[in-house]
Amino acid sequence: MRTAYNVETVRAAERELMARLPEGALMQRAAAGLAAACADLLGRVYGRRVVLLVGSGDNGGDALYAGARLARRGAGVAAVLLAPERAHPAGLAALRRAGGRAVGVEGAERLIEQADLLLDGIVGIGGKGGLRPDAARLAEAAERSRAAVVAVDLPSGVDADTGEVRGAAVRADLTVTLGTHKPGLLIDPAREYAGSVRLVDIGLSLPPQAELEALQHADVRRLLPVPGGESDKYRRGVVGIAAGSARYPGAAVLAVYGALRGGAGAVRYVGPAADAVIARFPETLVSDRGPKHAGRVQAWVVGPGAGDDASAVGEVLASEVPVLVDADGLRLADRDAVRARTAPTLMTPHAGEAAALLGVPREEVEGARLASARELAGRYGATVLLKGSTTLVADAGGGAVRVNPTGTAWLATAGSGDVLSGLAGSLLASGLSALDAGSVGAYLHGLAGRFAADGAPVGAHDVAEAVPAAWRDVTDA
Ligand SMILES: NC(=O)C1=CN([C@@H]2O[C@H](COP(=O)(O)OP(=O)(O)OC[C@H]3O[C@@H](n4cnc5c(N)ncnc54)[C@H](O)[C@@H]3O)[C@@H](O)[C@H]2O)[C@@H](O)CC1
Ligand SMILES: [K+]
Repeated sequence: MRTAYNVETVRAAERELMARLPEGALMQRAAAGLAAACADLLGRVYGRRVVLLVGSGDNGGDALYAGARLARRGAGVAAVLLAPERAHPAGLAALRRAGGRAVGVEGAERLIEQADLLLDGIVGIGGKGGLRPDAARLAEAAERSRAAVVAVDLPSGVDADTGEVRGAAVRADLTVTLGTHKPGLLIDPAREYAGSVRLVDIGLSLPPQAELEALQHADVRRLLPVPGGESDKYRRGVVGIAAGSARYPGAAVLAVYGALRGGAGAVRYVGPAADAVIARFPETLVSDRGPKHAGRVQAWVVGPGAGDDASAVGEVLASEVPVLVDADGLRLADRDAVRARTAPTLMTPHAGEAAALLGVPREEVEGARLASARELAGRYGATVLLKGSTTLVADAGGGAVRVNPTGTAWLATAGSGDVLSGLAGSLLASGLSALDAGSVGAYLHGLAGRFAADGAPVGAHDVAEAVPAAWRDVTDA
């Protein structure tokens, strides 16, 4: 499991560790890790032009000490100081002793343009609000430069805790994050600014509960349902799909497709698209009598392509099994009915649907995804899976939010959400908690999207088709 902690927790862990170590020891650990990452990126250090962008806090101090290490290995190192009188004094002295030089912001453009590598130490976890104008100018110059850009701890200008980006921010090729990942490095829009992320262990002891968790193959492998010798189709779980309409029969087909590949022993379909479903998937159990009379299921999926069928949504919400609500179902679900449920509810909105439920503009949800997912989960007393390039899954009771690391932009294709609903619903029926079903479903779906796309456009049915390959990739690893 990859974990991320917010700034307050990082600060507390740092204080505790610094009290036990000689002064400056932590910064030296950080600088050593940074210099090693820069050296790896450069291949050869000797003779390379390295420019440090240095703010007045410890983030700048890290950059100066790392620069000193690179200078000792023969790089030509120049530090651009945003506030020369407030730059980390010991770091600056170390850089000078190693043969590096320091300049002010005037004339920085040319240096930045000619650099092989830029080390962004403008601001780290001490950043407040958008970058100040002189810092923003450096970030923009860095973006124009052909140099590789390495961010110290975080790309300057992104919010460490929320992933929000207000105004200019440094776009890094690599972010060397210190002690732990920060939530912003894993959530869009900030994640896109971070490039690849390398964690340097500086010895922090962090509490068991993180702010954010990202599942890895090994975690997913542990969570995936595996049929035992005693299993039959009912023990493996039956998932009910109440989806599709005369207008949108395809949504039903795709949700069933996802469900058939999600581990449940059988898929029951209820709704007006039964003919289309049976024609494509003869193994589906179909019924036209509405969810209440459809027979036993261990979980329901309701909503994809449902049009205005509020009664199916109401019947499903009144059931006592776990329920996944998606698409039209989100609009039709009565909030009190969701709150009154005793079995788990998993809601799966994209940003537009979440914005409608929260009564805010879509951009507000996209800019503050973590807060939006938590808020929605709290309001509905449900688990919320907020879809997007970094899908988040938040439980109502707080706890760590899961962020999905496998997403790909190719998944932004019509019907892809219907496949995810079926897949996650199937995992719910197999007995996973709403948080696990949502995050494991998103993980497999993202991986399947990558496999199916392989760098080219795909349709939603290709994604469903690739789910078994994703499953095998996880279990064989
Ligand atoms: N505390 C520790 O033990 C360690 C801290 N480390 C480094 O220290 C950093 C945190 O250092 P600080 O607490 O000094 O804070 P930062 O260096 O992240 O930021 C504070 C400085 O940035 C300026 N600033 C804040 N918002 C700004 C904005 N919007 N635009 C431009 N400038 C802005 C402030 O005026 C202040 O000078 C970490 O990110 C990490 O890089 C590492 O050395 C590891 C150990
Ligand atoms: K930085």
